[in-house]
Amino acid sequence: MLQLTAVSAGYGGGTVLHGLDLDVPEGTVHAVVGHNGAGKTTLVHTVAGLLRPAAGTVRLAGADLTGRPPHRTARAGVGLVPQGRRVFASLTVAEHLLLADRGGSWTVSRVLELLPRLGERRGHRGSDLSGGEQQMLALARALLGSPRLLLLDEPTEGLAPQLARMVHELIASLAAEGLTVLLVSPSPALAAACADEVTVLTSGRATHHFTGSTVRADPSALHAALDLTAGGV
Ligand SMILES: Nc1ncnc2c1ncn2[C@@H]1O[C@H](COP(=O)(O)OP(=O)(O)OP(=O)(O)O)[C@@H](O)[C@H]1O
Repeated sequence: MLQLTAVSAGYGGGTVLHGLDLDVPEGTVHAVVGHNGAGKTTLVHTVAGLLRPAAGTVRLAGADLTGRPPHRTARAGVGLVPQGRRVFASLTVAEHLLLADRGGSWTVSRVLELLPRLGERRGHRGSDLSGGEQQMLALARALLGSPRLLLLDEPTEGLAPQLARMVHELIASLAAEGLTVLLVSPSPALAAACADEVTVLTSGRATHHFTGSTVRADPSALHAALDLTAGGV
């Protein structure tokens, strides 16, 4: 579904991603794990059209998205849940949903079935929501665009373990419905919980690959690749 070939990207002449190749088959979850500054957000922004790659190609279901602006990338089927959620403090949950509704296969009622807590909070403003609720709202907003590919930038950042587990389950259930997911996170626990494939990103290069089942059976190699002690992040 998503194919990156030799993608290099950066800012103002500085290169952050160095010739990255990535292949995410339809209906699978691919986790890119790396430390702060490894280039995870740069990768997400490059796929979402927020950053034009200096070299290489980005393809979605065969269509060349390289260098397309964000609105056209979104129209091609890429949904983004940005780092930090980016919900509007002064808008209610209901207003967020109304603005994001594109009349596609993901309707507001379908989204609320998946995320019932948002229904209970529909009259509340963004500023009144907990971190977990804001994450759900950011996910709801992306789903209302009825994407084929969902990009999740650090979806469990700042969440309590119980809420993080709920996000893991949500991601797994979306993949079970056929959605393709590319998520980036510093957390090997997130990758182990819901990824089919795991790539370790080190200073903008893909340095290690694991299958999700390998990581679930024994996360030590992933931890070693990240220079983490077992049971870390
Ligand atoms: N807008 C920008 N202008 C210049 N340099 C940037 C910009 N955004 C990121 N960088 C630099 O690019 C490198 C990779 O940043 P990026 O945000 O992609 O990393 P990350 O893996 O997502 O880390 P984090 O977990 O901190 O978000 C860092 O050195 C960062 O300082």
